[in-house]
Formats: sequence, structure tokens, C-alpha cells
Amino acid sequence: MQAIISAVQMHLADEYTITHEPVTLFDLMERASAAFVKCFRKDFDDRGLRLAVFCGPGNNGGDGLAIARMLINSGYLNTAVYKINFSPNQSEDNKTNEALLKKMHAPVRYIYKAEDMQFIAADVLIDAVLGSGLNKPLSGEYAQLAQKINAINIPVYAVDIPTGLPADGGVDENYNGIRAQKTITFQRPKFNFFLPESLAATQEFEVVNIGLDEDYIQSLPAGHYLLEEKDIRKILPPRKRFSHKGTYGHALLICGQPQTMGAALLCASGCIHAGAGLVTACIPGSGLTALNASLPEAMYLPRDIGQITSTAEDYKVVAIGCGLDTNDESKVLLEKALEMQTQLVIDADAINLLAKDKNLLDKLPPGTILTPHIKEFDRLFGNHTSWHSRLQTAVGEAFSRRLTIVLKNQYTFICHSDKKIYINPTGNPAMAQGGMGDVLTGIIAGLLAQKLSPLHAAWAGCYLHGKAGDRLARNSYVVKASALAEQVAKEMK
Ligand SMILES: NC(=O)C1=CN([C@@H]2O[C@H](COP(=O)(O)OP(=O)(O)OC[C@H]3O[C@@H](n4cnc5c(N)ncnc54)[C@H](OP(=O)(O)O)[C@@H]3O)[C@@H](O)[C@H]2O)[C@@H](O)CC1
Ligand SMILES: Nc1ncnc2c1ncn2[C@@H]1O[C@H](COP(=O)(O)OP(=O)(O)O)[C@@H](O)[C@H]1O
Repeated sequence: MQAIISAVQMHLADEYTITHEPVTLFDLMERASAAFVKCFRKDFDDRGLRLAVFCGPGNNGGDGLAIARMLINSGYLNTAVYKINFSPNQSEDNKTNEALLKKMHAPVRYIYKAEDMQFIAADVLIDAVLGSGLNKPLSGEYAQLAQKINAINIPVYAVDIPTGLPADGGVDENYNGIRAQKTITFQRPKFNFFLPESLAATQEFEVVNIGLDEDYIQSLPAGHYLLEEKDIRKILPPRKRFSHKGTYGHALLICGQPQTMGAALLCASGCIHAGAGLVTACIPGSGLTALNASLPEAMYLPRDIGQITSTAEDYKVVAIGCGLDTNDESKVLLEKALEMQTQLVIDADAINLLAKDKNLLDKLPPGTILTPHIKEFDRLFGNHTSWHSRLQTAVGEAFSRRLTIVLKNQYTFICHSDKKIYINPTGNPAMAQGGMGDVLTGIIAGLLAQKLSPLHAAWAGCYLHGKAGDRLARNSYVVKASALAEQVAKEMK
């Protein structure tokens, strides 16, 4: 998995690479700029395009000047350079790149005040005003410049980070920086890119490698990690010779109401397709025919509290909550589940029940997995006005209660008792349809039944769920939760 390092740590990685390899900061800037240009050319092949490159005073601006030189050298002859001179500061490599550009007799226009900026005749704008060196919120001339650039109705491509967006620490809800269509970022995505609020700053981002020392980056103490396929390959349990259904564990799913039986069926389907040896659905009797018809592999347990308790030791995992409702009977079921002293996955209405009665929250056994979406999370732990603060709460609660909290979203954040946040990169908007979370709960339960640890089950569950969705979305506008559950077994293979 990739360590998502802070802006400060990225500067350390620059320094480390410069000290341990025969490269200078100028060389790194050349690499970064060449990587940007290569990526940019994939999107804009037409050499006749009019490009406007806005360059600030630091190394981000230095990149911009080098990018302009490289674009001109590769045939983009209608490239205009705008040098932002709001302060007398200029980094050394910025000066070097400015001199190189002037040597080519490329026209450089200087902007001393935002109001100096006249009509820009360009098809694409490249934002290299401020990057990871942002050290305070934008104000004054820079804020005005951002406003003026945002008013031009052309695509903006940002170098490393859009001007005004901090790399980490959350995004201001009144973001006043440059709004990019795309950001081409160096070596690592910045943590803030994973927060929904960053959409105001960049519609999308692409990471390009600039050859910084990877071993050093991975050795840095990071609080955030991005999951990769190789992490999941390592932890999936192999189907061994001479194994049998007992080898792969028994999952009990306490889910569903007559009017939300689909949630229980989808959860059971996720669990079966993720490889649990045995799956028992504890559902209302009115769902039995549907269960037998749609998932003949699953067994049925009546909603009888006495029976659930007597068979508790048989289950490797109990998942509770999908389509359960928050009525009194559901609360009794949750209380029973909490007494069972087995691995628990708590979703949907079971989370809402915890929110209604905080005494139950205090009874969660260590190692429990909670799978809230944003509203369920806020009901349980209080309202949050930003994702940054919500994640801080999630990390704190996961640590103090020894839980794994799977906070679902476009990028799902897995907050674990080790105080780290693991980010799942898979999944897509075609998955935004009811029932998708029920399938995820079933998959995670299925992996726990196969003896994965809670953290590994959360990693693999989220990754495979999103991967299956990505595969199906290639040929389909929308992905049905039931189809995704079936696809999971194929992704695991
Ligand atoms: N490893 C990598 O990833 C590599 C990264 N590289 C590139 O370096 C970039 C980082 O460069 P950087 O450190 O020079 O900072 P940068 O963003 O240019 O800004 C510095 C200037 O901004 C100013 N300033 C800051 N905030 C301000 C504000 N709110 N309002 C007004 N002014 C503000 C600040 O002024 P100060 O406040 O210090 O007086 C200073 O003058 C990075 O994003 C990437 O593009 C590659 O070249 C090499 C490898
Ligand atoms: N735009 C999206 N990108 C990636 N994943 C998504 C997107 N929309 C939904 N999902 C995934 O679908 C699931 C939805 O969960 P949830 O809201 O609990 O659904 P439900 O309650 O209907 O079962 C989560 O795992 C979420 O990550």
C-alpha cells in the first residue's frame, strides 16, 4: 500500500533523493515537468491549441516555467507565459527556469496586480501559481487572481495541486482557490484529494511518478495509506485441497423486515459469493420463500431469540442491521448479538440503534466492524461540518473503542484501532444505488468467516466490492447490487 505523505514529508523526500542520488532539485523539477507534459499531451494532442501557463514565485511556478519551455519545444507554439510577481520573492530554480525560457525568446508577461490581468485568449490554462508550498489561506491579490481565472470558461490543468488547495488537513468549505478540471500530481496523491470537498478544487487527478526514493517515502511515519491490489492478493485465503464447508466458516446474518427483505438477500448473496462455508439468514418467516428461491445455498433461522442464543457458538461471525428497522424487536436482536461473544459486523439500522442507545455502543466488543455511510456515522457520533473533522472522530473512536470503522463513500475510509486511515481506491458512481452497502456487509462477513482479521476483512471487502463494481461499470450505466455480489467471486478468483 502507498503511504500518503504530507506536504512537509514530500519536501523531506525531495531532500533525501537529492542527498542520496546524483540529482539536484533542478533535475527533479525537470523530471516533474516532463512527466506533467507527457500526461498533458495524452489529453491535448493538438499542437495548434492556445495555452496560457500561469507561474508563481516558488518551485510550483518553476515547474510551470519548465513546462512552458517543454511544451514550446514539443511544438505547442501558441504557448503564452504569465509570471505572477505579487511579491519580490523568487526561488532559485524558478529564476533558472525563467532565464532558460527567455533564452528561447519566449514571451513572458508579468502580472503585478490581479487587476492587471486582461482578457486571456487561450483554449487551456495551466495553473502553476502555488503548489504544495501553500502556507496560509489565499487572500488579497492571489484570491482575486483565482477568481479571475475561474471566471474564464476554459479547462484548467493544475500542476501538482490547484492553487489554494492545501495538500492535507482538510478543505475549507468556502474554497476560494483555482478550480481545475484536472490536476496532474507528483509521486503521490495528496490526502485532501480523497475528501469530497476537494471537488471544488479539482474534478479529477492523475498521479505521475517523478522518481523520488520510494523506500524512503514508505519508511516515513504516515497516518494514511492507499490500498493496492497487491495488498489484497496477499491476504485472500486460498481454497485448499481437502478443505470442506466447515473450513470456511459459518456466518449468521440477522437482517431484513417484510418490507426490506431484499437487504437481507443481498447481504446473504455477498456473503456466499465472498466464500463463507455456510450462511444462515435470520429473517422474518415471510422471507423464507424468497430466500429459498433466490439463494438456495443459504439456510434459514427463524426470528426466535431463544434459538439464536442456543446456537451462538456455531457462528464465526454475526452480521446485523441490513434492512432490520429500529423497532423494539430489532433492539432485542442487537442486544442478543452483542452477548454472543463472536466477531460482529454492524451495519445500517443496527448502527441507528446504537445511535439511539449509547449504552449499547459501549458494549461493542473490541474488534467489531462498523460499516456506516455518512448519515449513519453522524447519527452515531454527532454531526460534522467537514470530512476532515468526521475522519478525526472516526480515528479517535476506532482507537478508543478498539473498532474498525468502514466509513463508506466514493473513497471509503477504513479507520482502525491502530489510528491509521486506509483509503480504498476502487468503486464508481454507477454503484450509487440502494442495496450496495448490504452486499458489502455480506462480503466482509464472508471474509471474516474465513478467518481474516477484522482489518484485513475490511480492506479486502471494500477493495473487491469496488473492483467488482468497476468491472461491471465498463459495460453498464448502472451496476445492480445483486449482479455485483455475483461478480465478487470472479474478482476473488
Ligand atoms: N517532490 C515533489 O513533489 C516536487 C515538487 N516540485 C514542485 O514544487 C512545488 C512546491 O514548491 P515550493 O515549496 O517552492 O512552494 P510553492 O507552492 O511554489 O509556493 C511557495 C511560494 O508561495 C508563497 N505562498 C504560500 N502560500 C501563500 C499564500 N497563501 N498567499 C501568498 N503567497 C503564498 C510563499 O511565499 P512566503 O509566504 O513563503 O513568503 C512562496 O513564495 C510543488 O507543488 C511542485 O510543483 C518540483 O518542482 C520538484 C519535486
Ligand atoms: N460514487 C461512488 N463511488 C464509489 N463507491 C460508491 C459510490 N456510491 C456508492 N458507492 C458504494 O456503495 C455502497 C453504498 O452503501 P450504502 O449507502 O450503505 O448502501 P445501501 O444502504 O443502499 O445498501 C458503499 O460501499 C459505497 O462505497
